[in-house]
Amino acid sequence: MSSQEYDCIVIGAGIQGSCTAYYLAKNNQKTLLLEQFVLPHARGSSHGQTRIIRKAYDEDYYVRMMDESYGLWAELEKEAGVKLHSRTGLLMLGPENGRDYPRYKQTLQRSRVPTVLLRREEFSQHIPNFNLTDGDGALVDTTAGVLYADKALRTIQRLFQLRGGEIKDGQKVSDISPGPVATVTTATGAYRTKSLVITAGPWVNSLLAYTGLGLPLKVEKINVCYWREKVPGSYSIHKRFPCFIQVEPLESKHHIYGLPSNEYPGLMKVCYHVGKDADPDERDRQTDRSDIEILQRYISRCMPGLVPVPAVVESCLYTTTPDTHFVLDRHPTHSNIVIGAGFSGHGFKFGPLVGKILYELSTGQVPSHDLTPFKISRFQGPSKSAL
Ligand SMILES: Cc1cc2nc3c(=O)[nH]c(=O)nc-3n(C[C@H](O)[C@H](O)[C@H](O)COP(=O)(O)OP(=O)(O)OC[C@H]3O[C@@H](n4cnc5c(N)ncnc54)[C@H](O)[C@@H]3O)c2cc1C
Ligand SMILES: O=C(O)[C@@H]1CCCCN1
Repeated sequence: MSSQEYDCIVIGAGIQGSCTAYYLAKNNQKTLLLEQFVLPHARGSSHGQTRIIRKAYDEDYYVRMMDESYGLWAELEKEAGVKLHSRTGLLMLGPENGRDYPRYKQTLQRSRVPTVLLRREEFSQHIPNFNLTDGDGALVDTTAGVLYADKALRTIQRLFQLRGGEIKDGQKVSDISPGPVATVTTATGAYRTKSLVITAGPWVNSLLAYTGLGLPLKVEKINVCYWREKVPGSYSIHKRFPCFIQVEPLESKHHIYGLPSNEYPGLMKVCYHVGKDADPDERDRQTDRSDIEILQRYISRCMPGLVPVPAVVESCLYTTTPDTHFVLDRHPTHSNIVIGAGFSGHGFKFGPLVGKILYELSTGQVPSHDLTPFKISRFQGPSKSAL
């Protein structure tokens, strides 16, 4: 058994842990990034080719955070010499007099995000092959687009290594012993560190258990569905078909969203924003497909250019907090343990900013954003902490 000492150990090499490790190494911290699976892998939340990047949020603080995150993505692209996203715009659709759409619209306008409001009579001229529901409004966040997720993850891990960081994959952390110098144990080593960052995605609670903490998180399996274009290319990224989010669709309570065809030419990704509870170690035992029926009904009604039968179904996990806001905080009793968790199905686009914030927390700096919405203390009741 080896016992080496680091300035910081990051547990979990998804997008959040990889970005955190990168900012630590960039700022001269001797950093180890530990990952349970051999990289790359498709068992957590950060795999797959694409994610939406957007400023369209209903809370002002996410818009402000995205202002910075876009800049950080651009810096990473420049440093690596790799293009990590394409601008397509994001079409937001929803009942004009509903609960959600007016809030997004107001926040975008208040925050002066470049936005185009589409009138019903001009909708199909801008967005072909899409039926706008009666009573729905439509707007386009023109800053938005597609992030190349797998490529981004690989790139950030490479930049981390180029800056002297060490990745050990295939090393599941099986114990944490907190203290001013914490010890992290895997099957093949014990590593000592002044500071620990836990970014373990759907597994975060099993690691926090070693520190006496439990967070109220729900792990959901999302069926990632791809649908065949009747005319190949009609919803393609190359034609700058936008990403879309339909809030309050007629078919269901939760959002439906899509990304233009890209990774599998001729197939567009359209998914439901909620899944069924799953154990991350037993993901494939969760076989519920009721969301796919909702998507079929929506596609038949609104996207006549797609065959309403999924051509490919993959899976991915959400780790969701009760209010769907992230956890970015120090451990309540061990201040040298920092936690990034509960990204609730919308964390990828914030990756570089989350990495920068967790780096700031773990090196004792004042974080560059107000972290009040992300504090552990917001969770009330018995699940708050087992301490
Ligand atoms: C279908 C789907 C669509 C999404 N769409 C979007 C989108 O359009 N835009 C957007 O911004 N976000 C989106 N998200 C959300 C985004 O992908 C996640 O918020 C983000 O990937 C979470 O990253 P993470 O690093 O926290 O978790 P993960 O990627 O799960 O990383 C955690 C890592 O920790 C490792 N780990 C766990 N336990 C241990 C252990 N004991 N020892 C060592 N390693 C361990 C895991 O193996 C894993 O690699 C989507 C997510 C899904 C599933
Ligand atoms: O984070 C996002 O932008 C998307 C919105 C739709 C649901 C999945 N996540």
